[in-house]
Amino acid sequence: MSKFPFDIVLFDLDGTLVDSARDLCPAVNHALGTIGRDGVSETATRNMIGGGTDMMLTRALEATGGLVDEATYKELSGALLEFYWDNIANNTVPYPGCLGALDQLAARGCKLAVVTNKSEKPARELLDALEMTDRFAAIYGGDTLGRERAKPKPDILQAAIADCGGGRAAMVGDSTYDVRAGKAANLPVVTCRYGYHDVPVHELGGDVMIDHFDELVGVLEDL
Ligand SMILES: O=C(O)COP(=O)(O)O
Ligand SMILES: [Mg+2]
Repeated sequence: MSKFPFDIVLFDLDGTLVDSARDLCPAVNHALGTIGRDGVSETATRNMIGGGTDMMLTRALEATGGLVDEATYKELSGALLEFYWDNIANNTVPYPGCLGALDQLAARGCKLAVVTNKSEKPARELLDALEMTDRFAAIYGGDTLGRERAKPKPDILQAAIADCGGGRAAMVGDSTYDVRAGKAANLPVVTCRYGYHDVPVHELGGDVMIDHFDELVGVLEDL
């Protein structure tokens, strides 16, 4: 077997490794309910994920009657996070084929890392609950280096690569935050059609798109 072309594969979390809208949507709707707003559908929520929890809440507010004053926003953000932490892995599951693909990459000697715009604490809690933490050599959240350095900045990608010992890396994600961060770090980017998109899927960019995790190893081999 010829040497695998990547030493490190970086993964976005929500909409890439795990289908977490199933638990994020009820958390958003819980927060909206505290100010008497109707909820948003899970389908609508999917397009609001990718820029971190605050971005998701802002988009949900815009979709249900408009933004609120800062004090109310803070309360809503707190209510959302508290509900989410209590229900973080009720329905969230790794996407079909995810664990098998991670196994295959590890068998090829790749180091794996998570680079998410979710805050690090809930990201780690979710990965722990799904018994996935040990698979990753590095886990960076959107707040790990400070929110201003979250994706689409390349910083958490570069930090994860350094933690993995450096080498040739690729980025796998589902939103323009991932594509822009990957490009800013000069990495090839694989996008996931099944994930959560902040723009129409054909506008995502990236180098290659997969429909299912079973395609990932082959696609990386050909990049
Ligand atoms: O929490 C979010 O909105 C996004 O998280 P992600 O970067 O793992 O997609
Ligand atoms: Mg994502």
